[in-house]
Amino acid sequence: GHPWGYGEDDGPASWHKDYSIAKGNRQSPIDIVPSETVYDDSLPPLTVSYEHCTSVNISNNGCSVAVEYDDSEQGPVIEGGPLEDAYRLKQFHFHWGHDDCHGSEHTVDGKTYASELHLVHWNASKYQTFGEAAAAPDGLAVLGVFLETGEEHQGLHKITDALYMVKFKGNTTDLKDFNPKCLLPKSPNYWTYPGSLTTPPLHESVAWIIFKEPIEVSEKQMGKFRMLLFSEEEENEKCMENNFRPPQPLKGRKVCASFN
Ligand SMILES: CC[C@H](CNC(=O)c1ccc(S(N)(=O)=O)cc1)c1ccc2[nH]ccc2c1
Ligand SMILES: [Zn+2]
Repeated sequence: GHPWGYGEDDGPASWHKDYSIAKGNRQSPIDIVPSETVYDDSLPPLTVSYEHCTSVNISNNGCSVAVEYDDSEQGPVIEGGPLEDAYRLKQFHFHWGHDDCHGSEHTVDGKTYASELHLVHWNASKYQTFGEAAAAPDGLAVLGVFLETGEEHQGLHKITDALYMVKFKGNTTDLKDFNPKCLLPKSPNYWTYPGSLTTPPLHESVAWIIFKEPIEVSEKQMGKFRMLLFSEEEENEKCMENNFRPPQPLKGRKVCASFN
């Protein structure tokens, strides 16, 4: 049938009709309430090893814009923190709004950010493929980074300057050797909790690791995301914006903080 989207009729409020897990016990995103998080001094530091980074392409998949990595052999991995195994980078993508005052998926004490970057990793120590890992409770780890408008972000230019090449759903263009380490904030402080994919199929397979410190990007850079389209060439144009799911019930989950 008609696939899911972010519109009036196919948006987050109706996803449960095709994906009953939408009303599950570990859904994402959530509102992070810092005063209710638990400082876990036993949380080891998160190690991000993005040295060998072979990005392959950037593509418009009809719900976001994603930069894919060649995850066939050893590559960029994260480990430590709440993770038992090493998780391999598969892709990163963004969620954003119609304007700079909302667009993030996670919120902090109800505060929304202009955008949220998701770096998607899968447990290649335990599973053979991303699809298999994506359906397993310990299969994925996603790093979340908030974007707020301010100074231009020098590292993001390579991405925003390529967006005009992937304006339509289904467009893909080469993007080689982009190292996403430059998109991480300075501070290592993060919150972590067990959650899900924030888009259908909404699998409850994600260890979420959300950095507390946002990165700054310029309004001009944010504006380039908003010239992307949900629609294919020859279809009537639908602006790609507000591609975020609102916060979901915490259902008793504990949110841990790596900092006091
Ligand atoms: C299993 C789902 C996967 C497509 N979806 C994702 O990869 C994905 C990744 C991250 C996030 S977020 N916003 O939470 O970071 C949301 C969705 C996926 C992968 C392979 C597939 N083959 C056919 C269908 C299909 C779907
Ligand atoms: Zn996402």
